Amino acid sequence: MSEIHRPVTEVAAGILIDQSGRYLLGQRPAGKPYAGYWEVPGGKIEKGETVFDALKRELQEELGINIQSSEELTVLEHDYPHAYVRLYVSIIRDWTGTPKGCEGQALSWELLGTEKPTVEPLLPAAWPMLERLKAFLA
Ligand SMILES: Nc1nc2c([nH]c(=O)n2[C@H]2C[C@H](O)[C@@H](COP(=O)(O)OP(=O)(O)OP(=O)(O)O)O2)c(=O)[nH]1
Repeated sequence: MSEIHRPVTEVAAGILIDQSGRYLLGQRPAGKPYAGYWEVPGGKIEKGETVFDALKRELQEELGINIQSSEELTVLEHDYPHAYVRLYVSIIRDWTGTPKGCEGQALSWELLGTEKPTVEPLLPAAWPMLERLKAFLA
């Protein structure tokens, strides 16, 4: 069967940027594909949701915050052995609450403008997101 017919998993990812110029990474909890890898918070878009709806729901569930708005950064695709994913990446600067690892996941605030994050490994598709972020903020 041709690769072209693989179903596409649509995912919303949100890069939180705080007032001191840092962005947030979370570690994938045990039980998920790529457990232990670091990623930009987010998750699968459910049927009938917009990208923003999905982001709002996922960041509420994962981090316990309420986002007010988001800016679209880019759309990326990645072909994993477990899924073909299309990632809608947004930047979020406005939220209420303090991000916590609500699913038991570790969090790491990383300085913008550094060569690479202080934590590893990152999900393969998180690298191009960070490259786009760098270019966007430059
Ligand atoms: N959230 C997030 N997902 C990413 C990133 N990079 C990347 O390839 N992905 C992929 C991994 C997964 O295949 C998919 C996200 O699905 P998920 O398993 O985290 O989503 P979910 O929380 O809705 O999952 P589920 O437990 O409900 O099935 O996107 C990233 O930086 N952030």
